Amino acid sequence: MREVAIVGAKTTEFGELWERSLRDIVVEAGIGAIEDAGISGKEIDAMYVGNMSGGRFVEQEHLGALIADYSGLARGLHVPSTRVEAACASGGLALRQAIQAVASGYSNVAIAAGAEKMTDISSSGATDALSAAADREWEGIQGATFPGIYAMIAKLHMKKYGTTGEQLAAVAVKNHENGMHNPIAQFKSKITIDQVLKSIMVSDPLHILDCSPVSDGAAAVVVVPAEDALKYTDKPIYVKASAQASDTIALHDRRDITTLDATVVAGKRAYEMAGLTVKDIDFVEVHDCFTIAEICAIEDLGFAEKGKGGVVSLNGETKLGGRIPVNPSGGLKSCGHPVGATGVKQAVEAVTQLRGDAGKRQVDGAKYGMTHNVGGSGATAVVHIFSNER
Ligand SMILES: CC(=O)SCCNC(=O)CCNC(=O)[C@H](O)C(C)(C)COP(=O)(O)OP(=O)(O)OC[C@H]1O[C@@H](n2cnc3c(N)ncnc32)[C@H](O)[C@@H]1OP(=O)(O)O
Repeated sequence: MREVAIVGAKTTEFGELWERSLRDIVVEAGIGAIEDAGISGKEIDAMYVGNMSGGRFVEQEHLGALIADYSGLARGLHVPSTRVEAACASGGLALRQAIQAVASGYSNVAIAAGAEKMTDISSSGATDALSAAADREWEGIQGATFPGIYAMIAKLHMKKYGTTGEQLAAVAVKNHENGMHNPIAQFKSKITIDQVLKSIMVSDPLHILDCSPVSDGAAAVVVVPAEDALKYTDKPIYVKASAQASDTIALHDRRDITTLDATVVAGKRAYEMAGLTVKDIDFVEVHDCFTIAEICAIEDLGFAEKGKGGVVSLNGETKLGGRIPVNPSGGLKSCGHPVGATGVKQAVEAVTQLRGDAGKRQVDGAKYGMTHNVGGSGATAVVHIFSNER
């Protein structure tokens, strides 16, 4: 296997992008990443497009071909382009496919893109489309939505470990604080713990401000062999680990719903592959689709003792400048969560941080960054570790 690096990265803004279509936003992100890398389209020999549900959100399937066509990589060039689907982890998995293609020698310049256009259908339509990421027979058809599923996780976490609503709210407050400094974020507003606790209840104990929103957006990165990276940029970001794990899709089959075993295993595989420990990581972008998800993620990846994720969130250890900055981008909560795009957007944030280009949300002196992308309630987890040193 060859070492791999990212040499170009770009996201569109995230939010309600009603004036742009799905194809518009992927092409915008893809061209942006290509320009950032300073490569020509002719050099690209593979593309992977993470997308959860183009069919249900905008009635468009066959995404790989569509995006190759509209980005100019199909006509004349005939670049192979593949759609990758793993629910909300589709983007992270598309990136992993691009990394594997380049690492194995099958490809020399691969693009990993992620995109979702979720606001073109009604809110209830979006909720129903998202619930297809759960077990349709045992959960979706029974009426379980993702806010409902994560609310069950939160309830048990509160019962077992004494986690409080205030601790959950602290996650949202911190992510909104970070997102205020991120130009692509959907919500750039400051919020308080009191506002979170008084916001409308979606699924007890999760208020609307504990939830990631429904969003549109796209992101893309360019992946090349590490040995070629300096040809394209003087700030390549090296991929130190790419790991994935699966678990039962339905929550009721899990050993303990307050721990996402797929995250634990993907995290262990990533640390092992990179030859690093949790202490080496300078910042982490975790999958905070709901505030409880960030609390579980930092425990499952080793940044907090089991049961103490809420405590470290409330006492400020996960803030910028704290012991371990979590979601310096603003996370899914503040940036938005266009599901297929999120995993690639997390990588774009890691690249931006490790290049030292994150402005007011910069993690000073960052050398190693981790990203963590989850599909469903934890049936798929994808963890990457990046560094600005080879
Ligand atoms: C593994 C995984 O990733 S699973 C996660 C997959 N994603 C999800 O499940 C999405 C979860 N979120 C949601 O379903 C929705 O955002 C909900 C249910 C929380 C809210 O949806 P709705 O009730 O339809 O809200 P609606 O779109 O009407 O918005 C009402 C207002 O609240 C705001 N708003 C909506 N959602 C959020 C949010 N999550 N955070 C902050 N503000 C929000 C809107 O901007 C709007 O503000 P405005 O009146 O000033 O324009």
